[in-house]
Amino acid sequence: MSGTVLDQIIQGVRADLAERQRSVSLADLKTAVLEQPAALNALAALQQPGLAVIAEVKRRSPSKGELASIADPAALARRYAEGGAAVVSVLTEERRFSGTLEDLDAVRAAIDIPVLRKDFTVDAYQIWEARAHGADLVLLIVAALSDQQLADFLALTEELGMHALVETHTAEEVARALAVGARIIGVNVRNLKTLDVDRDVFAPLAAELPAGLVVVAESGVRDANDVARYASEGATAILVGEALVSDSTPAERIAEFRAVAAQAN
Ligand SMILES: O=P(O)(O)OC[C@@H](O)[C@@H](O)c1c[nH]c2ccccc12
Repeated sequence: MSGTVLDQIIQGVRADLAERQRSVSLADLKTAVLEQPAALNALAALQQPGLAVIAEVKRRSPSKGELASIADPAALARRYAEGGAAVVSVLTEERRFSGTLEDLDAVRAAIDIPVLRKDFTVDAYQIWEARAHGADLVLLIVAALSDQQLADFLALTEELGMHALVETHTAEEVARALAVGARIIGVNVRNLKTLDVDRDVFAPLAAELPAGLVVVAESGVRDANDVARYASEGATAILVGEALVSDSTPAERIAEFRAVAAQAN
């Protein structure tokens, strides 16, 4: 296999997508979308006072391997909601992250706060699919998309009543996210081309973001110290996977993260 890690992941995502497109037509997805209740307002949930926590259902990752087996994603999502998460993120990528659309269905049915469908969006079909499975928020990774795709996918997401978490890692990507009018901007401190985590990436990029946007610090939150740091550097939200799935009391951990951020500001 050639290319960056991100290129390799996307090759697999496209192959799996082609298979789903053969079994469920876009027309069927559109019918399913009509049968869904309206999306919840994830932007408003992320703008509530205090640090917003996006708590992730994540079984494994290409960088760390197996993180947690998560036999019951619905039960985990309920604990996240009890702890005060603003949004629950569900990874649906199968090959590298062992996630599924069934996980998304189970989480959607279990909680009444907004749900993020976390995947590598490379085709409009996946946005229809996210809404058909009850998602309120989708991930758009700037590094994986052209400017035209980014604008088109953001427009479709909003037409379907959802919001997009637009993920960046460089100043150039932040500029591209702002240019299409993203209102929820993530700075992933993990470089998806190499999988290296560098927490120093966050502060200078967050400093470039105009006030009023939701600024999500993504990846690498190990403990309350990391949360306090991101909050003091301008994060209005954090996205946490590994530290929560590997904790025996995730609700308490989320409450702790929110409390420490309140002190840091
Ligand atoms: O497990 P962590 O280090 O808390 O990271 C969570 C989240 O940021 C990470 O899962 C993530 C951020 N962007 C992504 C894009 C695709 C897949 C996964 C991700």
